[in-house]
Amino acid sequence: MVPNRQALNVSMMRSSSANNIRSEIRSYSEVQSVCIISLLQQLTEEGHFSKFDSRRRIEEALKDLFQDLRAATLEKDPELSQNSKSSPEQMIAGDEMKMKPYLIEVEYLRVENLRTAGNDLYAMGDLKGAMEMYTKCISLMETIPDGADRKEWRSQLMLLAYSNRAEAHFRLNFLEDALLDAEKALEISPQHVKSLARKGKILEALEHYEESRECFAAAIEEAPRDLSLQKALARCKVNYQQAFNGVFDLTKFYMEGKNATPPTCCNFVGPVEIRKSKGAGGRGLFATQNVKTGDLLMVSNALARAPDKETLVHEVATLCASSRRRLKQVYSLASELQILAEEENQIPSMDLFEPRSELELERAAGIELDLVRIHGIVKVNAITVWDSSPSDESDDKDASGTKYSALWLLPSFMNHSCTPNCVTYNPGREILFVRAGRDISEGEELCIAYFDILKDLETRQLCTVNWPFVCTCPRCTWEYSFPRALNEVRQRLLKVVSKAKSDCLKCLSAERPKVTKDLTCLILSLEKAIETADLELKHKNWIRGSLMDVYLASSRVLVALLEYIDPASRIQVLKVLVDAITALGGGDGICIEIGVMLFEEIEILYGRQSQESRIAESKLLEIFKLYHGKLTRNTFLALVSSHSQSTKRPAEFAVDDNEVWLFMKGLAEALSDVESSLKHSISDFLRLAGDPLFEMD
Ligand SMILES: C[S@@+](CC[C@H](N)C(=O)[O-])C[C@H]1O[C@@H](n2cnc3c(N)ncnc32)[C@H](O)[C@@H]1O
Repeated sequence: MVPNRQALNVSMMRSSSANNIRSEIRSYSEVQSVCIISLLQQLTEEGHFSKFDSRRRIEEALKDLFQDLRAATLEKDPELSQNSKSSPEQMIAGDEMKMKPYLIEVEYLRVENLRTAGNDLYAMGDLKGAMEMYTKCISLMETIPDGADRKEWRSQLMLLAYSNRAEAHFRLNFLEDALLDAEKALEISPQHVKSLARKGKILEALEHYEESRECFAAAIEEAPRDLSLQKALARCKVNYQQAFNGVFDLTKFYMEGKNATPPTCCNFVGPVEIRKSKGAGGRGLFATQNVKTGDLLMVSNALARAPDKETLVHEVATLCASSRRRLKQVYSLASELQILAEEENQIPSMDLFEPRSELELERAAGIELDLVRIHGIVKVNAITVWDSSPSDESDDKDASGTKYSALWLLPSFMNHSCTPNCVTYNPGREILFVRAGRDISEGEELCIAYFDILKDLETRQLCTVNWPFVCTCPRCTWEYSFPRALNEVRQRLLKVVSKAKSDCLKCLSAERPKVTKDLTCLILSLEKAIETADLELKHKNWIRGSLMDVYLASSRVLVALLEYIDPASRIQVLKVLVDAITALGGGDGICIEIGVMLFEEIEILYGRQSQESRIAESKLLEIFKLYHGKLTRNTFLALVSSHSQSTKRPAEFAVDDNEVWLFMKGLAEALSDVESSLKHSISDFLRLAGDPLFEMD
């Protein structure tokens, strides 16, 4: 009998010296030794040892062994010696009948060693190497005749090879191939716990939540005490609720405050559909039913994330190379070249993005990638994000987090608007929640803001230079109709601000209350002029949005000078800001900052139980709803307190009091100079904006 793998102990040989190998092999008969040498030679040729040990050492050991063996064989076994020439293969060929069973044993040993070599490579993190070893192991096994005495051993080996390759495929993101392997393993042994768990996990990643639950449940029947399986089964229930019912409970995350680790979330596709866009270019995303403010429209995990767009192109390409479905998803997105050539893009089926009910495997084999196309797709659709999540370990951090680029799939079909009806929220981990920013009717196009829209027309136009389009949303179209008038008002206000800066001369603390009051008056009179103008509410809010830098600069100064300002006036200013920003779609979370500030000011001024506080609370709840949906009171209060820390005195406000004071004083002086002409330009502009001739939509 040829020594089995244990006796041969190839792994021991890998680490032992050539002498150890020699003495180990000398203890076997000549025929056994021939087989072992043959095995070792083949293993060496296949490169098994090169990764673990000095290849030369093994080869030298083999050479010596072979010399020894030949001498011994010639001496002891004339029959074999007659046939023996110069290599084990030739010796084997010379006595095929006698050697055949041993040769099969050698093959079995090779198969087994390929599998263990695969395991070793896997343990070393070489997933590709491991996958290749398992593949060689499986193909070699298929060529070996099926001896009756070896049936069980054989199926055990195939089971492990398939099951392990499933894991390697899974980790390499070859999900479809991983699933096929797990299924092959389960054909051999339907109750194999590891393979059931692996299949469950692969199906989970492929968004087949129902089947994934079945696999974990079957695995638990075999191993009822396995805690990881129980955890996985519990996760399946959550997955199902998230992916099919859009129920996401982030309470724990919100309650834990700023440093909490974001939870994992499934993709969810709500009442949305890709259709041809009427307003913007190409396709867009549309509501398939009426939705209310704060309703969840979709949740999307980024396909890939990278520190910069170039790296992202390669990440995306690697993912596409491993899955035909992913390639189809990515290729359905618009590319820069297509947009520039004004090529009509197809409307992809929503099935491509929805969690699946039918299992259709589309393997990656033979995929040819067009890197130029992927580059163009990333250029148009990738988003640069700041991540401040604590789990991120990158060194490239500053106070506000890490900058990275990411590509989302379905959200990439949303066009931009400077008056968006949807709000996005990213809790971290590249998960994007998209909610209705206001009530939306069935058939309405869903738009988000690609950049900060609390800016004037000119600045917004500059923001789109990175995209191949000029925004023609209703707000831009309206503002185009009086290109100079609004800008003139804004320029005048900004002139006041910059003159104030240069006029900062001396500081008399007795004058502080007056100057702060002047600034409050400026904002309130600007607001009064807008409020009383004969304009639609949406137009008033668009004007406020375009003058937001003036509002914000002033409100920041007011916050920095808390002790000098009349709280009732400050509350009035903050209310104006909150209403305008909410109407403009939330503005990158700044609405929450100011909303929390307002809520706390009102509580301090009027008391927690006051009517004013209750109104402010329900207003703030409405703002939170845009980002987080409906909240319990406890979660609401936790969120208020986590935002409160950041709004009390944010870095931008933490300027030297004296400096702020000087700025304020200069502002007041400058203001009195230009006050009357400023008033004129505001009223001129408002008259112009209210002229029915300029009503565009
Ligand atoms: C992320 S894609 C949005 C989906 C795209 N419309 C499509 O057909 O796949 C971004 C591209 O859509 C177009 N786009 C987005 N918002 C637009 C807008 N407000 N006006 C005109 N084109 C817009 C531009 O071509 C832009 O480069």
